Amino acid sequence: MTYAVKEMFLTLQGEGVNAGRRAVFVRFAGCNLWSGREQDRAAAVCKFCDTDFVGTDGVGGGKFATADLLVAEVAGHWGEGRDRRFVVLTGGEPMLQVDDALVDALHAAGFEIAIESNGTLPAHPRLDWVCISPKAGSEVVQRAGDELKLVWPQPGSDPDAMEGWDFAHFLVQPMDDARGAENVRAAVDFAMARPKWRLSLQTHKALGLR
Ligand SMILES: C[S@@+](CC[C@H](N)C(=O)[O-])C[C@H]1O[C@@H](n2cnc3c(N)ncnc32)[C@H](O)[C@@H]1O
Ligand SMILES: Nc1nc2[nH]cc(C(=O)O)c2c(=O)[nH]1
Ligand code: SF4
Ligand SMILES: [Mg+2]
Repeated sequence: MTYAVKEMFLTLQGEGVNAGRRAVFVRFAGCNLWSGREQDRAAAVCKFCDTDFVGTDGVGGGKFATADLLVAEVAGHWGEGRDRRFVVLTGGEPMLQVDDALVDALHAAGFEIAIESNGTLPAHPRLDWVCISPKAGSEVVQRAGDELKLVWPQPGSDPDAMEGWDFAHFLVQPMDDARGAENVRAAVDFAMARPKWRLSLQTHKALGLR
């Protein structure tokens, strides 16, 4: 299996319960809910994506012919030390590419593995941290995991139904678009009205991190 990676970088996890944790990010190319082309955005299932995941031309990106070649690059980004190694698999939609060989090779290299997924494909069973972010108009099949992160406001999504899903943490994250502070207010109001949920902010953007 050849893995197509848009970019790879060492940073702090900006979002969710693991915010602030040192992590290597692997951004896989491609998504099943949007082509990534601006001319297709309005007709896509997912219309609010803040990420360029097209191609393999980003910093640290490329095509990796084997899991071991990809993991060697991840370990290189982490640097010295085997303690608390942490990798976040994102995209694009990582579950289009994550397989047994990659999960086993990352574990063998000492990494704890987190994923950021839209939940329309089953998450790999041996991941250490599963974050699912549902998109209105898509069918979420992965209804269990560590955190559910709902981008808000999202007309057509059903938070009441999501509360019945099997997640350890429920998070609401303001949609980053032209409405800016209005969306932050809506997410704050959401968390104030629903004690099961807590606010997640995209701290990397505020801090100027990748
Ligand atoms: C770019 S996505 C990649 C992973 C996967 N495709 C997904 O959607 O979960 C990473 C995270 O960013 C969130 N996200 C994308 N666009 C956003 C935006 N405009 N504002 C806030 N969060 C956004 C997604 O919901 C997801 O939790
Ligand atoms: N620092 C940082 N944290 C993140 N958490 C989720 C991200 C993503 O795009 O999946 C992301 C990202 O792109 N950068
Ligand atoms: S599902 Fe994730 S990667 Fe795909 S378009 Fe939506 S936010 Fe972007
Ligand atoms: Mg991001």
